[in-house]
Formats: sequence, C-alpha cells, structure tokens
Amino acid sequence: MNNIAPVITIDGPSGSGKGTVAGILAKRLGWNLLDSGALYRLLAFAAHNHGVDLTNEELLKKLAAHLDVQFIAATDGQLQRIILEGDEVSDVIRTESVGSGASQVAALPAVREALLQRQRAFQEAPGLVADGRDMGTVVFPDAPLKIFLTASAEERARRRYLQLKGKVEGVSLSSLLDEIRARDERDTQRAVAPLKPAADAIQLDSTELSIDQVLERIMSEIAIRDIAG
Ligand SMILES: Nc1ncnc2c1ncn2[C@@H]1O[C@H](COP(=O)(O)OP(=O)(O)O)[C@@H](O)[C@H]1O
Ligand SMILES: Nc1ccn([C@H]2C[C@H](O)[C@@H](COP(=O)(O)OP(=O)(O)O)O2)c(=O)n1
Repeated sequence: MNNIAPVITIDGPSGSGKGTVAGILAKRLGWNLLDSGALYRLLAFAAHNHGVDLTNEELLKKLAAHLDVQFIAATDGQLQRIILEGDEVSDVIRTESVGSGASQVAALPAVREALLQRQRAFQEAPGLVADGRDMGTVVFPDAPLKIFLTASAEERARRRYLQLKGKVEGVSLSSLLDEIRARDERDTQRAVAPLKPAADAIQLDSTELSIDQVLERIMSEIAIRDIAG
C-alpha cells in the first residue's frame, strides 16, 4: 500500500450521483476507484445467500472478513465488474432491496470495523477516488479533497426511477421515495460512522446541476489544490 497516494472522497445520500461522478473522475484522472457501498451491498447479498440474518452481528463480521470478492477495473466501453464467490454480481447487487439490506448491515459496528482495512487497501498510486458515506470522516480523514454531494430526496428518487425503470419490474416513484427516505434516516441516525459531511468537506447540491456541471465543479477544486499532478 502506498499511503501517500492522494484520495478524493465523495460522500452523500443515495441517488446524489456519487457513483457516477466517482467513476468518471477515476477514469479521467487514471486513478483507482473504491465503491465502498458495493462492499456493504455484497455483504447483504452474501448474507442472504448463506441464510445469515441481517441482525446477526457476530456471523456478519466473520462473513465480512472473509468476503471472496474481486473488483475488475473499468475498461473502455465496460464498467467496473464485481465478482462474488466466482459469480458476476455487478447488476444484482444494485436493487433497492439489496441497498436496504446494505444499510442495515452497515449500522453494525463490528461489520464496519471488519471492512475498514479492506477499504484502506485501495489507497494506491497514482491516487484513489472513493465514494460512500464515511469516506471523508472515517476511512480517509486526511484526504486532500472531500466532496459531500447531495440533492433533494424527490430528485434522487426521480433519478433512481429513471435508472431502474425498464430494468427492474414493478418500480414505482413513490415507493422509491419512501425507500430513499428510510435509508437516509438509517444512514444519518446510526451511532457509528453516520452519513454527515466532514468538517472540511465541500458541499455540492446537485439538484439543479447536470452530471457535467458537478464534474466541472470538482475538477476546479482539484485544480485549486493541485493534487492530480
Ligand atoms: N446531476 C445529475 N443529474 C441527473 N442525473 C444524475 C445526476 N447525477 C447522477 N444522475 C443519475 O442518477 C442515477 C443515480 O446516480 P448514482 O451515481 O448511482 O448515485 P449514488 O451513487 O449517489 O447513489 C444514475 O442513473 C445517474 O446517471
Ligand atoms: N461508506 C459507506 C457506503 C455505504 N454504506 C451503506 C449505507 C447505504 O445505504 C448502503 C448502500 O450504499 P451505496 O453507496 O451502494 O448506495 P447508493 O448507491 O448511494 O444508493 O451501504 C455505508 O454505510 N458506508
């Protein structure tokens, strides 16, 4: 691990655009990418497959410590691929029910502890873009650029609806809005590593911004700090 590799953290609630923006930035800069939410999603998914209850902290901690997962970096024309226990799960972990399970296991302190080193190991040269809820507050507190990306709950539900409709059966805007609000509540109210902006984070409200406008704002913060060579 190279601890001097710079990190850009992008935290925020579901549907604010973190994953999209982090993926494009990592590609543009030629840096590594950590989708930390995927780790919690993978754990919830694996727990379901192995019949482990989402409240069983002791067993979930063991499962988290031994998760057999591979992240295959994005190439031209292909997004990052995620392999769990030999099977490609890139799409199946994106449903709102896995997201809700992820939010439940993520509230357990032993689970967060078990995943901490695994996340820090992504900090390798030439740099890392990390997206999640506690990237700037807990996992990479020394990151030279921290973004806290938000948008109204209604706009985030609308984005998720557009993203899922046609791919997942039976999605409705109103149930997505309820689910997003429930997840916001759980993620911000938990005792350990709650969703909140780091004291030194730049807050960006993307409700009225396009993806390109968000990227432009972040690129100008990168330029000001001179962190990407
Ligand atoms: N600024 C934006 N304006 C419109 N749509 C956006 C914006 N940012 C992201 N999206 C879209 O919203 C959906 C959710 O974005 P995503 O990056 O998955 O959010 P998050 O990782 O924060 O949950 C995606 O379909 C993405 O293309
Ligand atoms: N660093 C992180 C990342 C995700 N989580 C938890 C809380 C989130 O509701 C779930 C799923 O996160 P993910 O980023 O994949 O979800 P969204 O794409 O924002 O909908 O995992 C977390 O507690 N800490």
